[in-house]
Amino acid sequence: MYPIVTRTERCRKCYSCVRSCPVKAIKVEKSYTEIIFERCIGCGNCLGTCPQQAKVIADNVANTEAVLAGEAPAVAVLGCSFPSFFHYAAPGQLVAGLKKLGFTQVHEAATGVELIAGEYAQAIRENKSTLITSHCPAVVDLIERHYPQLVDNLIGVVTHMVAMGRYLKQVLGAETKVVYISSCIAGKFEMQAEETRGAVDAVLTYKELEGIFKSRGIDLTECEPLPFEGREPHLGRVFSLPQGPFRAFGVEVDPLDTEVVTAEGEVNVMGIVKDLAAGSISPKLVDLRFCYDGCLGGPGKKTDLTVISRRNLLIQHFKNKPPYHTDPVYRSAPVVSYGRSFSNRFSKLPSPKGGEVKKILQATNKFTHKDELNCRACGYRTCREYAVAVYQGLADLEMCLPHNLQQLEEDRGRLIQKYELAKRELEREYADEFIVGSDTKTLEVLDQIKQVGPTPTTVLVRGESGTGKELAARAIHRYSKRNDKPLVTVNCTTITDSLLESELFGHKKGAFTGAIADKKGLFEAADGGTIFLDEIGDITPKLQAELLRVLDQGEVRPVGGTAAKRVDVRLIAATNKSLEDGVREGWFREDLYYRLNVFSITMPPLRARVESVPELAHHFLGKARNKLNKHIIGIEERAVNAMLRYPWPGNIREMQNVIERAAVLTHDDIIKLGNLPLAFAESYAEEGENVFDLRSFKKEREPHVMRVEKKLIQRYLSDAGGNVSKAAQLANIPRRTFYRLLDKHGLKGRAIRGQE
Ligand SMILES: Nc1ncnc2c1ncn2[C@@H]1O[C@H](COP(=O)(O)OP(=O)(O)OP(=O)(O)O)[C@@H](O)[C@H]1O
Repeated sequence: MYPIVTRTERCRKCYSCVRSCPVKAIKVEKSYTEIIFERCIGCGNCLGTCPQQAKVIADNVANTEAVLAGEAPAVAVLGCSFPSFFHYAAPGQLVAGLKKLGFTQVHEAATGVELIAGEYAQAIRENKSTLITSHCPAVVDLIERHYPQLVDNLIGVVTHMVAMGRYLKQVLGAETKVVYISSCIAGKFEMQAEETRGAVDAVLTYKELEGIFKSRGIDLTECEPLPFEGREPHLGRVFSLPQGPFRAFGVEVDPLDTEVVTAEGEVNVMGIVKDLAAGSISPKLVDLRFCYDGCLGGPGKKTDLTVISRRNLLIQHFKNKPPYHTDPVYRSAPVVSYGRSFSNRFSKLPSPKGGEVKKILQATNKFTHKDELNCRACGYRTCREYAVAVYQGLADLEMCLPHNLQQLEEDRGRLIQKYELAKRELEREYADEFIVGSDTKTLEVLDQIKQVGPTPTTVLVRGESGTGKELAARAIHRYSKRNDKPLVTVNCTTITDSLLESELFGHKKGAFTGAIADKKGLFEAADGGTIFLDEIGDITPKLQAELLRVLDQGEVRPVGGTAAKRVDVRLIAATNKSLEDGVREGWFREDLYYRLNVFSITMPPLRARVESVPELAHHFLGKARNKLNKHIIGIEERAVNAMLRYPWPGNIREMQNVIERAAVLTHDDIIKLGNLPLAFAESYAEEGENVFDLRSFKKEREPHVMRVEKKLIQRYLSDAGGNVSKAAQLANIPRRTFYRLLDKHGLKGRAIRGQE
């Protein structure tokens, strides 16, 4: 298992980890970033910088619990910096706490520092070329994985962690389990490394240990102090202090000696390692620790203490010398090997050739040097570094913020264009949806629409369901001076009561559960245009009151907000209920009723406009033909007759559906009675003679009307010289209607022209 885990669901791709990673060990996936462990050096930078805490240390708690539950004795080794973390308890109380957990012995890792001190001193004494200290596992990984040319310069000695593990297993027996506890994450990598595997069985951070104490209900401050076990360290305890290693190893260095270089912290270490690798410096001895402030600044450090406080706590511990119990087994010096070798673990990433980088830069709109902003938003220091990372598969093109912003702006432009096109298309489609029917009732309605359309008056459209109320509202808007502004239609019954108010008037963030941001309402969306509230009879009394306020004051107040916003919206409302009944029965506010009923249009039911049935039927046949792309030329007379007798409870919408269904069913090029629902054939058969009487009048009238209509059309066409648009204008009817009439009578504009 890898020591750092990505909680992919938490990652928001802010690229903080990319930015903070010193060795390009982060790969950007579609929805998260992932660590490339072959490149990772375990510095832990990505843990501290992730604002979402999507990168977390893979805890060794379960491992440790397993060690404690096992048969073998478990020994805890506390990292040299422990006094600056567990400062709230005495060292002896920490020992007692660990024993309560089940550890048989508790040692200080400072002993390990002293175990390797001799080998360090010897290596330094004997070596002639540059030596690099190897006690920081992150530095070792950095060199092994990224600067393998320096592998031979690493001092061939294990870290004090591994030294402690090997030593304890030698003294207490190989079956002994060793759990190392420190602020260092790189130790978790080191534990698994080939050359050092087996020395330590689990590596915990101080935080993980604190968590275990908590889960077991152990309060260190309540524990009776117990002594440490093993060899009591002395100078090894200063190891964690800045510049502490040489002091702890007993290696004397002269601060004026330019042949000795010590560095702490990522930037300094990276700089020196690069210089060493390039051969631009060649000191005799280089001591490196990747964390700032040495091991006191490790990723598992106590963040609520300053480095000075942490340092003082450590010095205090060094001076205080906690109680020790040293068993005689620790007095002898067992033969343990503290030597180690290092490997070249370099894994090369592909390097771009020729124009590859240029191509990637161009793909993110960088054509000249000036376009390379080096803004670092992607996490890389320069646009070129980023382009190389894209080539290497570590980054993707979507990471460039300036490019994304530009792209968004362009997309916005394109969307606006598309929106305009779609709007025009929609308008054209609805322009087509003219009100069909030449019966007197329909003509009256059309007249009313033409009169009220251009005024700012509120209109109430009444009528049974499916009589064309929305169609009338659209026509009113089209005839109004607002027809270049939006028509927003709202069906008050399709949205739940609780949501309708916020849909209409908007809401403020936090107004109710789920209101995660401010939202504009439909009244605001219709500003300057028209809002059509269908089924107005169904709104709650609370909403009626709010609507009245909007109509009276011309302003909307979002749910959960106090400030009102002015809106200029014309209201068209529709209902199939009797609002008068509502007022009488108390479910509809009287004041709102009067406010709405300024101008009312009543859409007649289809049964009251029987004369228009054939015309409507042919109109819907045309629509079905286009929709289904089926060649259907007409409707059989028996079917038309049946439609004339049918009561049409669902009105025009029902007819539209009946015709479309019939058009689907027919196998011929005409719609037959049999293609209509059964009720039509039944009513046709039942009414028999009676209907025939009614039809005989119609039958009588129809040929005359047809003749007159045909003559009229021919005259307009001839006056217009065969130009259909002009003829329609002269006839004062829409061009499409004129075309339909031409179709109906089998006429052609061209033919007329030809006759002249
Ligand atoms: N006179 C008409 N000419 C052409 N099509 C019509 C006519 N009247 C209604 N329609 C069509 O019938 C269908 C129903 O019309 P609309 O939705 O306007 O009715 P409505 O009264 O608002 O219905 P509801 O009360 O259920 O909301 C629509 O597809 C509409 O285009």
